[in-house]
Amino acid sequence: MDVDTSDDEAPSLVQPEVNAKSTAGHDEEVPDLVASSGDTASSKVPITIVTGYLGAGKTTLLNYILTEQHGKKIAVILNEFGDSIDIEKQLTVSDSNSTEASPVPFVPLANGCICCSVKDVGVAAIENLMEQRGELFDYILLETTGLADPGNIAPMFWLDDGLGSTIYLDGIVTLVDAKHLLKSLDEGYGDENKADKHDHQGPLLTTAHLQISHADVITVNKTDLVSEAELQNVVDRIRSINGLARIETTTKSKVRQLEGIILDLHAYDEVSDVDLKFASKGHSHLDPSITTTTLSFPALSAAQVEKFDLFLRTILWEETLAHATSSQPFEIHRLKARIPVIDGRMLLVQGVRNIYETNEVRAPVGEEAGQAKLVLIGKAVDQLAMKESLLKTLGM
Ligand SMILES: Nc1nc2c(ncn2[C@@H]2O[C@H](COP(=O)(O)OP(=O)(O)OP(=O)(O)O)[C@@H](O)[C@H]2O)c(=O)[nH]1
Ligand SMILES: [Zn+2]
Repeated sequence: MDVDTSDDEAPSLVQPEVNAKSTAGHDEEVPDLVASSGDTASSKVPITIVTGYLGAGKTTLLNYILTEQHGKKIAVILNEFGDSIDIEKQLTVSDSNSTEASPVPFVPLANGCICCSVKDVGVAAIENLMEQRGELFDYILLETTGLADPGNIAPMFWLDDGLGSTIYLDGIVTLVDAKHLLKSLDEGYGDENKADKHDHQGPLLTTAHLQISHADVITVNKTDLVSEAELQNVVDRIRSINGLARIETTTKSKVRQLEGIILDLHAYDEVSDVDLKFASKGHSHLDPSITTTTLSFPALSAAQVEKFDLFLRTILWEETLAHATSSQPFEIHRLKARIPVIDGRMLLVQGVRNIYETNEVRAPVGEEAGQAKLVLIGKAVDQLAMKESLLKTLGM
């Protein structure tokens, strides 16, 4: 899969004109302008997507979680068979010996968790699974196949939380193999789809890049196989690709805690100051394909809020820059922003590919408006041109 978001792509559900989660500005069609992070979570079951390259340690991580005493009833779903994700497709769940739809072979575990395999993932599929089981679960973990592109999977769950789904996307955890990551990034090592990833206009964009650029947490696993210096190189490279993600290091996928690292990340309903602070530390070019770019600018006036939304639509839907002197083609994979408005509002923006959502919260009383921050993770994002276009669109 490449990251082209053109209209003929498989997840047609995410076309911006129809389904964008934009609630920016004073759109009358959106009744509930103030969404607090708590709203989303109430009575809905969070789902964490676990991705990672072939053999990175995903199954090892899930096994670890399933044998730990964490007091949660977790349903683990393995997407072992299909690599293509077709959300239009009907639920097809099969056991390993049969291609016919049949009751899912759940494996119950001692700590109250269950495990099962599905062919296709999707909101309806997972809701049906949970209904079939007829029990309440606190959490769902979905392990995707090694070649899956989370940028295609995340929007299914994210879009649906607004459509009355009983599950919501909590975050994406990506495991990487400390020993092989750099090779994977540079050569598409072991990547069957390597040829597809080669964009003739630019550097190689591998599955590993896509999995890192969309991650909220990245676990660098198999630290026992590398030296400290090698590990540091891997961490630096990851940081340059995705400046927003939290980076953990593990051996045998043994994370130091589950809460906040694998579970309950709230990566799609909160945009914290801390999230953005780290990303702002620099703009590095260690990776030629994908970088994290942070734009800081003054708090907006109420009149500029609409213009900021226009800027987002232009970069995400048209993939162009208005009013910029240079404009090379670019792609945005992930976006987060905290935008103070001088009337006391705070806009929190989340984006995946060309879908974005703006929530408004009240800035804490007495707090100064402060700087606005927009963090973009993507390919060929030209920081200066982006900033020029943003400021001109805002009339600053
Ligand atoms: N040396 C070492 N081996 C590990 C570590 N973690 C996992 N492994 C081994 O690496 C292999 C792959 O681990 P899995 O957990 O199956 O990886 P996966 O990401 O689920 O693999 P696929 O589903 O095939 O993509 C297994 O043999 C694990 O035992 C680690 O930290 N160090
Ligand atoms: Zn696995």
